[in-house]
Amino acid sequence: MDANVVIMGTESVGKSAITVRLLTRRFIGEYGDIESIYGHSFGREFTLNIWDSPYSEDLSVETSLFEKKVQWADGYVLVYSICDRASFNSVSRLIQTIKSTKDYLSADKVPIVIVGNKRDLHHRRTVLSEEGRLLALNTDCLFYEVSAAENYHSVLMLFHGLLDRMKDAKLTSKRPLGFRGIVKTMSAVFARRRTDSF
Ligand SMILES: Nc1nc2c(ncn2[C@@H]2O[C@H](COP(=O)(O)OP(=O)(O)OP(=O)(O)O)[C@@H](O)[C@H]2O)c(=O)[nH]1
Repeated sequence: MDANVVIMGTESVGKSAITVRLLTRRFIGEYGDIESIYGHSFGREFTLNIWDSPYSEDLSVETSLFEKKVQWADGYVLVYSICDRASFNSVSRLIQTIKSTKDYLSADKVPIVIVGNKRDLHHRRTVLSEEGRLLALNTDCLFYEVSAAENYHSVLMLFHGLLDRMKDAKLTSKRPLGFRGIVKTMSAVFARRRTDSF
């Protein structure tokens, strides 16, 4: 079985760092502007297609690409930095938008994980753990605080949490666009490709 996951959040919150940490177990520091979908297996029976993209103002609103992304995904990883209050506020708005876009599901069933990243930078913290936890409670989402820089295990845990939610929601058969279809769409929109692979 496979499922699609999209990583979202504002600029420099660590979306690529989290993705690369999951895929390679490593933290490499700088990631560049990479738009890509990666496949990652969890055991023998489950593969996640993970779409990581650099933040762009164009995607911050309900553009058609944003909507395609939301429709394509079965699960969502919404990342903010614990040092960046604006990024936390943006996650809160994203949750509402995703839930209203995925209108064929009951809103509380949409598998969403809220991730407070950069936990290692506690001396610069501006968003309390409790705020993240409360947001998750009020919106029926999961919540994790992680440090992509320091820790692989917490990153792995957040994907396992999402996987469990997706299994519960049994969403994988309702996908409007197949994997190949979305890759084509991405190529057309961005007119650029990456060849790196992990
Ligand atoms: N201290 C610390 N720095 C981090 C952590 N995660 C990412 N960073 C740094 O934050 C910066 C942005 O990380 P990216 O992974 O590129 O962030 P992004 O959200 O993909 O950014 P965009 O592509 O601009 O949307 C880089 O300099 C990373 O090294 C973390 O857990 N702790």
